[in-house]
Amino acid sequence: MSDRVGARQGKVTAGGIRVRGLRYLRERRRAVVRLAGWSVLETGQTFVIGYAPARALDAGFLAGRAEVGLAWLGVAALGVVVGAYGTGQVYAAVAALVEPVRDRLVEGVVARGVRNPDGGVLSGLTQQVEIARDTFAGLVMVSRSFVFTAVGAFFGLFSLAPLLLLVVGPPLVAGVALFAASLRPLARRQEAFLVADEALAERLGAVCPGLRDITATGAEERIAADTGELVDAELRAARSLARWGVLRIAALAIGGQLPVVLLLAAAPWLLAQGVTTGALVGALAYITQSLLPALRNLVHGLGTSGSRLTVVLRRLSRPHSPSSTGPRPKRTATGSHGERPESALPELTPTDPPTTSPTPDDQPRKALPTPAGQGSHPTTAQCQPSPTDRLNTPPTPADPTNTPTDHGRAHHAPALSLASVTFAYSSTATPVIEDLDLTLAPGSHLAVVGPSGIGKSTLTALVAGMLEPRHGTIRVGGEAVPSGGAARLRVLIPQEAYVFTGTVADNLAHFRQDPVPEAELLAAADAVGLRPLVDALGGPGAQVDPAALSAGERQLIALARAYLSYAPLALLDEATCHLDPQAEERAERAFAQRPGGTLVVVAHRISSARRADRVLVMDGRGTACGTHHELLETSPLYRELVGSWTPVPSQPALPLRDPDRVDAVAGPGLAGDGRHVVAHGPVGQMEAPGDLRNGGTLGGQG
Ligand SMILES: Nc1ncnc2c1ncn2[C@@H]1O[C@H](COP(=O)(O)OP(=O)(O)OP(=O)(O)O)[C@@H](O)[C@H]1O
Repeated sequence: MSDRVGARQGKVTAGGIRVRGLRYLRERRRAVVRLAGWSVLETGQTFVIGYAPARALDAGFLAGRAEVGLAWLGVAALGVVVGAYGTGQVYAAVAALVEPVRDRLVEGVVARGVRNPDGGVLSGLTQQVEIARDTFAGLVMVSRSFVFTAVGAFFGLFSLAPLLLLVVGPPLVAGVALFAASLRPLARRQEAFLVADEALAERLGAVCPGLRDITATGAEERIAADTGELVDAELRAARSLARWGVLRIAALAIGGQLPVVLLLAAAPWLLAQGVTTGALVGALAYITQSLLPALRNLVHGLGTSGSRLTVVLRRLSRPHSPSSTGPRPKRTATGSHGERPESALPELTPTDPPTTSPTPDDQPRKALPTPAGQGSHPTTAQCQPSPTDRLNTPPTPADPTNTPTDHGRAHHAPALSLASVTFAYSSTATPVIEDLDLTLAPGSHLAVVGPSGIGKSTLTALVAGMLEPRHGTIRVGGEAVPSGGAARLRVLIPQEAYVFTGTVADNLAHFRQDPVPEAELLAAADAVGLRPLVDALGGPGAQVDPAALSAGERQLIALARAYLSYAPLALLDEATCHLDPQAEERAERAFAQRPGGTLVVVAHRISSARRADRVLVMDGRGTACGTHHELLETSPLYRELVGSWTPVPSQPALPLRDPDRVDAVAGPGLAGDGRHVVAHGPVGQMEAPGDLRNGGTLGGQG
């Protein structure tokens, strides 16, 4: 069936499937006959279910012949046993009918998979083959069962008293007719619902991995609007389906439950016409034990599975497209260096300059709150600008307000201000950040340090608008966070850099809607230390293969991209952890020197903290802010961190090639124990085994 189905790609209709289904059954006449043969037992069982109790009453118990009554009940029990055997044989016969469908579908799918070797597509399609097989088997079972049960029951009713057919027959026929009439419109609505549901699932599959990016780029409203349309469409489809679903319930009530009412209401009349009590009980048994369950199965089975089968077969016979295989969003690369999931990311408009660095599409690091109790580091700090902070000083260069390199935007608001900010990952969790005040003047450079898990990344996520504080306010350049306005003013560069397939220029200019001159691209590359890689790749027009780049090279690309953005506030959340100290210094200095640019760095090396104007030492309630020297005097934790950052000469066996990068979390006793060694290599090369990324640095690794 499916090979021919495949030939008519895209033209599979419910009618077409029915025609081909009938042809398929004709081709398998023997299997159909065998199935019908075994189903006759079901007819016999149904017949006995009503007839035997009727005779047990009339000829047995009511006639004072208990042994006859018991004998008829024995017949009924035997009927059930024989019927059960028949049902077992029916399953085998159904398999003979259904499995060839599956085999043909699989053949078609595998053939397509070989031509287009995408494992995900193949597995998606084979999954749908299984659905098609199961659904088809279910359909055969319920329709077959209804037909044979109805025949058995009608035959039994007729045998007991033909008058019973007058009472039971019309409502049953009316119910079945109503169901049959509703089948087609219902199937259409069912299909519309499935399509809407899949469209939404596909959309969410694309959007969810990019949530961090979406928040970071301030595109929530647009994505919410787009996705909201699909939600509304699904809602409309669901409502329409529900309305038509009422008909199904009505069919069931008319065909299956009305006969019971009519039978009871007509009992006096039937008895007056000579119908026996036993016959009435038998008729009740036919309705409640056989007809009603069979009709219910038919209504639910055919109503749901029929349209489901149509959709799946249509899907299987459609020309290959990733979206046709289920909720897997289109993604052309994997891992942290994956390509951008196109549909998940907003296209940013020139009036809404993009400002942030996307995060890895498949690593929503700490994106979702986890159960209460985690993150129990209350943070209380007052970190106001020092007299040396350039609060209210105009950005440099002179009046850059409307230039593409306007990182200062000449407003007089602090670059960043947090007022009494408290945040916890759930309503019952202890706050990670508590009552934090922090103000940074434009142009300042802050390093954030603290033990692993203290809340450094949480702080950057709050500033980036990816998390919302429980209390307090956050403003970037005077604009409240989260808001579209604030989103334009900050760029977050996370630890796992994000590079997509495209040219170097595409990657670097990703946050700019205006054309970026090549000279500006190269200047940015020069500034952050990316230029050798750009040259090695073949210039700005060269294609980038994210998988071929090292983690450090990807970080450099992300840094240059952020450097080129218009956002005055740059948040580097361990964004240089894959670079060697020299490369890190160069990149950080570049950001610190952006005209009017403000820099917040989650530091993982002492050198990084020393370069900053001020350091925020996160330490729960003991959080402190000051210059490096001030904190050495006043903060025991900072002294401890600095101490643990310093190599311990008594451990010479494994030289610390990156002496200021040691595990602060391990504590002074473990500092410099030789486990925390980073091997220098070319910029962007991965550290040697035993590096700090897993052992935890002062910044931790998030
Ligand atoms: N999504 C989350 N749900 C619940 N708790 C979280 C979540 N993300 C982080 N936390 C918890 O919040 C606390 C602060 O985490 P955060 O990542 O901000 O610390 P950090 O200082 O950046 O750590 P590191 O240096 O290791 O990256 C930790 O206790 C962490 O377990």
